[in-house]
Amino acid sequence: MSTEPLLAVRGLAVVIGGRHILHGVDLDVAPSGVTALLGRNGAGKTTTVRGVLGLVPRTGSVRFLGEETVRLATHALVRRGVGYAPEDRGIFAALTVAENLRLAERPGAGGPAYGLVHELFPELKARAKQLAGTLSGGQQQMVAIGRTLLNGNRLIIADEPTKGLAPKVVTEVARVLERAAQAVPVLLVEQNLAMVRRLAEHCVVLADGRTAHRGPAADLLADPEATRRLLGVGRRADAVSEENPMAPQDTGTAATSAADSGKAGA
Ligand SMILES: Nc1ncnc2c1ncn2[C@@H]1O[C@H](COP(=O)(O)OP(=O)(O)OP(=O)(O)O)[C@@H](O)[C@H]1O
Repeated sequence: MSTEPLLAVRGLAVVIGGRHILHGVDLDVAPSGVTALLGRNGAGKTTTVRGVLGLVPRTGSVRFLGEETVRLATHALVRRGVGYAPEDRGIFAALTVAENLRLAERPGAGGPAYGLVHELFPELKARAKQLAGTLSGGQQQMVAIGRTLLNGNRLIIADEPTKGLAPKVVTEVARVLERAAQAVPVLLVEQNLAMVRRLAEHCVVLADGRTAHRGPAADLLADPEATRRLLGVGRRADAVSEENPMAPQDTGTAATSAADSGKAGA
């Protein structure tokens, strides 16, 4: 398998309304599995994702599948195989599950991959006629992630899929992403470090609009000094038991989700 990054971002800079939000973000997304994008609130994670997608004006280099895409419009990058599950999920509440999926279809060889989506998420087939607005948070995330799998995408970007969800639902979303990542590599913006520990092999940490750290996720989570310095987490972030694989998510910050979980020892 190729070891070349699927996505290679170098020197990504974003200025909005005269304010420099990103000053030079470097990140690589591995060609398989989950790469986590971490950082404290306001570090620039969502802006990085939006910069990669061309949803905000950006400079620097964004190479996808070995080709420079920084001058491409968003729709052109998406057509090259990027699926995006935004922070607010982008679900149409008044439409059914099936209609939400249908809206995401793109013309292309082979047609939409409903086989894959329904194999990974049988619940979406069972609930095809249900209005999406009546789904649980975890089920809505299935729709959001399922949509990104419909079109043979080569990369999925999921922005804080667990934000605001109850601990039980966080576990459900972890399973959803785990299944999705078996099919397509994922760039996961996440504050819940138990999610990161469970899912991610690699991580990139932002601080003040810059890349502050890159490396194996397990190494970062096992290093109390680094997690404190980079993420504001006071204790070991990787002490999550097998019986309760997901630490409870508190107020949504990295510091609370790991350190206040009661599972964080050492
Ligand atoms: N459209 C905008 N106009 C002005 N400032 C913005 C805009 N979007 C983001 N910012 C600012 O840029 C900084 C980075 O925001 P961003 O949402 O990228 O951070 P984040 O790491 O995703 O944070 P969070 O974890 O809270 O979602 C913040 O200070 C934010 O207020």
